Amino acid sequence: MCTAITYKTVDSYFGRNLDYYFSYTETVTITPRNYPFSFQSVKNMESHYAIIGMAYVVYDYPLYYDATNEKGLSIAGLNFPDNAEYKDFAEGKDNVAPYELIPWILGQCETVEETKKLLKNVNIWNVNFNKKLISTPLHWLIADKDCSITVECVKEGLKVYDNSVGVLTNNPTFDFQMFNLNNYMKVSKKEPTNEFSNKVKLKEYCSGMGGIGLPGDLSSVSRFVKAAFTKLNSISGWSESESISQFFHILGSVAQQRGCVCMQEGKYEITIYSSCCNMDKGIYYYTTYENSQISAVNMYNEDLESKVLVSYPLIKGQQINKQN
Ligand SMILES: C[C@H](CCC(=O)NCCS(=O)(=O)O)[C@H]1CC[C@H]2[C@@H]3[C@H](O)C[C@@H]4C[C@H](O)CC[C@]4(C)[C@H]3C[C@H](O)[C@]12C
Repeated sequence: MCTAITYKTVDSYFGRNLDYYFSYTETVTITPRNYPFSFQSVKNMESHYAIIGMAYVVYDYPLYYDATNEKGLSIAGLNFPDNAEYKDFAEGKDNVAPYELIPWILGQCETVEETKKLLKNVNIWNVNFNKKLISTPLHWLIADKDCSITVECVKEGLKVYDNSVGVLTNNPTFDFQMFNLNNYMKVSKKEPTNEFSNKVKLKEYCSGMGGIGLPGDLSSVSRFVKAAFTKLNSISGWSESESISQFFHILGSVAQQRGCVCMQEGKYEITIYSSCCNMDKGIYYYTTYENSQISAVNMYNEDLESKVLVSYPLIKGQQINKQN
C-alpha cells in the first residue's frame, strides 16, 4: 500500500509513503538537464527539465517511483493491481511505457494543464523495461503547485480525473475513493453534539470524538479517507521546518508498522520510506522505516547542466541524538 499527498503553505510540497514488503536499492536520484533520455517509441530527449526523486537506477536509467522537476511538476506511481490495464502499441499515438511516463512528462511539462494536453494523445503501452523488470500495475498522482490529477489506464482506456483532495492510495479506482468520502461527511475536527436522540443524555467525555467513524485500518480505502481528513484539516506554520514536519505527520497518520499487514508467511508490508519534496525549491526530504531523522537532497546543489545522473543512497540507520 502506498499513500501520496500534496500540501501547501508558502511553498508547495509533494510526497508519499512507499509501502511494500521488499525493497529495490532505490536512491534519491537527480537527472540533470542534459542526461540523454531514451524512450522505446516516443522521441528521445537530449535535453529536458532537471528531475529529482526516488528511483531504482538500472543500466544508468532512472526508474522513478516519484519525482519533481525544476518547474515543480510532480508525479508518483502507486500500485493499482487488477485495475491497471496497459494497452497494445497504437499507431498515431504517443506510445509511452509505464516506466517512461514519469520522465517523459517531467522532462517537458511545467504544469498539470500542459500535462493534460499531452495525455490526450498518450497510449500507455504494455512494454517492459527489460526481461527481468516487467511492468507493474500503477496509477499516478500528478500535481503542480496549484492542482492535482489522477491518471488511470484501465480496461476502458486512459482516465484523467481532477483530484481536488490531492491524495492517492491504491485500489479501487479513484472515482470510488472520491465517492466514498460522502460516507464521512459527518466526521469532524469539532466536538460533537448529540444528534443521536433527544431522549437520551449523551456527553462528550474526551477530545477527538468528532472524528469517531474515521477508519484506522491500513486498507487502501481507509487510508484514502484518513489521509484526506488529516490533510484537509492540517494546520501548520509557514516556515520550511513547520511545513515539512506537518507533511510527515500527515503521512504518519497512514504509515504501516511491521507486523500489521502480512503479505505472505513471514513477509510484512511496511513504510519503507516517506518523502516530501519542496516543489518550489527542488529539495527532496525523506525518512526511512528505521531512520526517523529527516534527510534532504537539494537538486540545486548539483550541476544541472551535466549529462550524468547523481544518486544518493538512502541513509537507513536510526540517527540518535544522544543528549548526555
Ligand atoms: C511497489 C511500488 C508501489 C508501492 C505500493 O503502492 N504498494 C501497495 C501494494 S498493494 O496495492 O497494497 O498491493 C511501486 C511504485 C513504483 C514502482 C517501480 C517503478 O515503476 C519503476 C520500476 C518499473 C519496472 O517496470 C518494475 C520495477 C520498478 C522498480 C517498479 C517496482 C514497483 O512496482 C514500484 C516500486
